[in-house]
Amino acid sequence: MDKLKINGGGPLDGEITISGAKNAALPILCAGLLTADTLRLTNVPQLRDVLTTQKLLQGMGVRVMTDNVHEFELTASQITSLEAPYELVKTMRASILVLGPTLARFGEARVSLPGGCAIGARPVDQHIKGLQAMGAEIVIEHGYVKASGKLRGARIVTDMVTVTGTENLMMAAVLADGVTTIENAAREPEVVDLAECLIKMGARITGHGTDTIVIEGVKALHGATHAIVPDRIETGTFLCAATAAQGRVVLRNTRAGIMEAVLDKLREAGAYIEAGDDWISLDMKRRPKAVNLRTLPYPAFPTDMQAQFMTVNAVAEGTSVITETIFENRFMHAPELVRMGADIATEGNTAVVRGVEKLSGATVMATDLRASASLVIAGLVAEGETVIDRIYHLDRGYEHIERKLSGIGARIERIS
Ligand SMILES: CC(=O)N[C@H]1[C@@H](OP(=O)(O)OP(=O)(O)OC[C@H]2O[C@@H](n3ccc(=O)[nH]c3=O)[C@H](O)[C@@H]2O)O[C@H](CO)[C@@H](O)[C@@H]1O
Ligand SMILES: C=C(OP(=O)(O)O)C(=O)O
Repeated sequence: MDKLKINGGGPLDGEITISGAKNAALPILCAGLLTADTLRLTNVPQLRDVLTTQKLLQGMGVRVMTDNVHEFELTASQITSLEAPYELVKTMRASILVLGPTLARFGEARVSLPGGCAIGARPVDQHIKGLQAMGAEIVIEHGYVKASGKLRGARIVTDMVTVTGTENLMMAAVLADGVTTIENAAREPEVVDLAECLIKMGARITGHGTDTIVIEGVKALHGATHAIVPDRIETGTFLCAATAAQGRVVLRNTRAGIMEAVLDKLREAGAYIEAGDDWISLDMKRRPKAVNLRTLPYPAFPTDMQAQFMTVNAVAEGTSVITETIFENRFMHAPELVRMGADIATEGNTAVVRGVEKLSGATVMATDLRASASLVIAGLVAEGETVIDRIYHLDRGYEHIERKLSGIGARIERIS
C-alpha cells in the first residue's frame, strides 16, 4: 500500500495548476446517462473517484473514450444495465448520482445504498423523498434502492441542504413531465456547473446558484461540450499549505469568485492574497493568526476545508474554535495532529485548537480524504520526517498531490 513520506520545515514557493473539481466531475459524468448523444467533457481531473465513475458507467454500457486523461467522451446509446453494484458504490458514495438520471431516462434503476462512511452516517433519504414526490415507486431491498416509474414535475422542499441530493433531483427532473421546483436547494458552485452542463444539453433550468431551482422537463437531451469548473477545495488546500508554511504560491486555472469564505479566513489569518480571472496568489510573511470558523453550506465556509484549516490553526498564534455543522464525525484528523504535537481538544462538533510553535514529524494514518490533506500540510511544516499511511483516500480527490507540492519546493515522495 502506498504511503507519503514528507521531510518538513522547508520553504514553499512556486506555481501550481489546479485540476477540475471532483465534486463537479462526478455528477457531470453521470449526466452522460441522460442522452444517447455524445457528451464531451474537458478539464476532468485524473482521480480514483473519476476512474470509479468511469467503471460504473462502462458497467452500465456507456461508451467512454479518453484519448487525453483530462478529456472524456461519453455515449450512453446502448445501455446494457440499469444497476450500480455494491462493489463500486462501497468505494465511492457519489455512485448514488446515477439514480436520478437512469430513472429519468429509462424509467427504472437499481442502485446499492451507500451506507455510512468515516465522516458520518450520510443517509440518502432526501434523494428518495424527492424522487417519490416526482412519482417514482421506491423499494429498498437487499441493500439496494430499486426505483421505477415515469417521473412528473413536483414541488420538493428538502429537509436540509444536500449537494448530491439537489444534483440527483435536478438530473431526474430534466426529463420529467412538467415543472419541478427544488426548494432549499444547494447553491454550491459544483451544482451550478452541473446545471450549466445540463442547459448546454438542452435542459430548461433556472435559479441554479440560488436556493430555489426550477426545472421544466423536456422530452430528450442532446450532446454537448463542457469544461469542468476548477476545484475550489484543491485550491484551498494548497493555499492552506502555503499559509501554514509561511510561503508563497501562485495557483493557475482556478477561480477566486467561488471561494470567498475561504479566502476571507486566510486573509484573517494574515495571508496577502491577490486574484485575477483564473489565478490566485498568496504570500504569507508571518506565523498565521488563529481564526475561528464554522462550516455551513455554500457560500459559507465549506466542511471540505475544515481539516486543512485545523492544521493552519494548529501552528497559529492564539487559540481558535472550529465548529463542524455538516458531518457528525469529521474530526478524525485531530488525534493524528495531536500525535504530531498539536494541542487540540474536541467535544461534540467543536474543536478548540491552541496554536503551538512547532509540530514534529511522525507516522500518522489518513482516515478520510480531507483528513489526509490536513496531515500532508502538517507534514510540510513539521520538523523531521512524517509518513502518512492509507493515502488511497487522498488519491480519491487530489490529482498527483506529491508532484504538485514537489513543484513548489516540498520534499515529499510516494513510497510503497
Ligand atoms: C461528491 C460530492 O459532491 N460530495 C460532497 C457533497 O457530499 P453529499 O452530497 O453526500 O453531502 P450532502 O450535502 O448531501 O450532506 C449534507 C448533510 O445532509 C445530510 N443528508 C444528506 C442527504 C440526505 O438524503 N439526507 C441527509 O441527512 C448528510 O448526512 C449531511 O449531514 O457535499 C458535502 C457537503 O458540502 C461535501 O462534503 C462532499 O464533498
Ligand atoms: C467528503 C468528500 O467527498 P465524498 O462526498 O466524495 O465522500 C470530500 O470531497 O471531502
